[in-house]
Amino acid sequence: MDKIKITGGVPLNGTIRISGSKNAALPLMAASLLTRKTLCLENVPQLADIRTMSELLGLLGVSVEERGNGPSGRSLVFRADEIASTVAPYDLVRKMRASVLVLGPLLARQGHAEVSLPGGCAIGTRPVDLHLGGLEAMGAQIELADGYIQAQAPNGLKGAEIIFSNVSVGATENLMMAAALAEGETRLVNAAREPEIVDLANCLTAMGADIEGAGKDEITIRGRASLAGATHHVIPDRIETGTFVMAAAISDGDLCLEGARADHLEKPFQVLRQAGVAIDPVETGLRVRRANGPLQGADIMTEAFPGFATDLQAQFMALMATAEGASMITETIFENRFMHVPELMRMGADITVHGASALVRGRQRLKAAPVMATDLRASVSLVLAALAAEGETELNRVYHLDRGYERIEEKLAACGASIVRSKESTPS
Ligand SMILES: CC(=O)N[C@H]1[C@@H](OP(=O)(O)OP(=O)(O)OC[C@H]2O[C@@H](n3ccc(=O)[nH]c3=O)[C@H](O)[C@@H]2O)O[C@H](CO)[C@@H](O)[C@@H]1O
Ligand SMILES: C=C(OP(=O)(O)O)C(=O)O
Repeated sequence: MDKIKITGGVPLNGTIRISGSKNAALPLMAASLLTRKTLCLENVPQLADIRTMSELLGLLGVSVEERGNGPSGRSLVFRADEIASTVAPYDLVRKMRASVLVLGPLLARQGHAEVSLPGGCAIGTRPVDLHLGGLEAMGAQIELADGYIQAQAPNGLKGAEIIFSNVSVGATENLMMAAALAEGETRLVNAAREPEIVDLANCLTAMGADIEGAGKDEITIRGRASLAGATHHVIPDRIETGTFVMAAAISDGDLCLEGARADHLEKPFQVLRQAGVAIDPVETGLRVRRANGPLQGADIMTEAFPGFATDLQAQFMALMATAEGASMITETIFENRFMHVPELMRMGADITVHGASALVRGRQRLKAAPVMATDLRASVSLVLAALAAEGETELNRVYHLDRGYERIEEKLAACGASIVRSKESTPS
């Protein structure tokens, strides 16, 4: 198991290119199941989750080919002439919950699918009832047996009005893909509005789908008998962008984030500016540094887009741990997304958790400590804390980080960070 060692106190200076979005690329890859034609995705990041999704698609009969790293980033080319299997096995689904996104496309194209129930994860129980309820409203028969979702649509999927009781990114994506090949019109009400939903809708539209309203809370999809191929450029990763904005701020550095899009981060940037971070558009992306002097405490509450993203909450907590004054951080999306708190406290952070809220009292300086990554964003919050801490922090279980951050040590080291990865020696 790899470890990362970071010696803090070095301001980051330089340029970081923002990678393609993991959370946009994963559903786009699943969309390749909807057509016999070639789907080419440009700007796909090199990440463990992308490899897992490629492996799963390969098992289902999709050929996946890599086409070099051009000016449009790395391209992956998918072709699903024939679906070889409709089973998404536990071994892959347990590694990555987004595997459940093959359910809608498989069911729409093949009329049946068996997908392992993803189960909970470190951040919460994460049920899939909204995915399943929506597919049932479209005529699917679903049973849960032996840990699997067993779904049949012997007469094909039919358009329906689906009113979500909760906003769900994954359910909106799964149902939008299923509806693109269903008979008739589907209306998704109380749909997620995240930029990744819009990116998926843009790609499906390029494949010939008829979709209106993506990015709003009501999406209408008129199903087609078949979809064509397309070439699509994946949007930049807004969570990676927000993370590096906070890396510049916590280290008191000055970074240019190439290819970053401010329009996907309006709410987080509003709060970060209030906390004393200067974020300015430049020709190639965004320039980030402290506006003037120390950071100030600011309050956030996580919400579905366009609110403050839960995927940036842990990083914001690390930042606030070094700000002047207090901050109240409230997590409303996942019931167990404070796993980074005890680890940040091991580095000297002053944090008190009351239910879904954490009161952070800023400290001038954090101190290095051995810490353990528990999930993807918790891991990167510890990297941020380590960049500002006195001494050498050792971060264990960095495989979580590799799920979502492309070449993170390389990117940070190129801007001056003292960061090295080492293989953990196996005990003799
Ligand atoms: C691969 C990907 O894109 N992952 C993102 C996606 O996850 P994911 O799509 O899994 O998250 P959802 O938007 O579905 O979850 C939001 C909330 O709805 C609940 N829920 C969801 C589905 C369901 O059937 N029933 C139900 O109750 C969840 O438990 C959670 O409390 O959106 C999350 C919320 O922005 C992000 O943190 C994840 O990084
Ligand atoms: C929670 C995340 O991913 P996933 O939904 O794949 O677990 C994330 O990207 O922060």
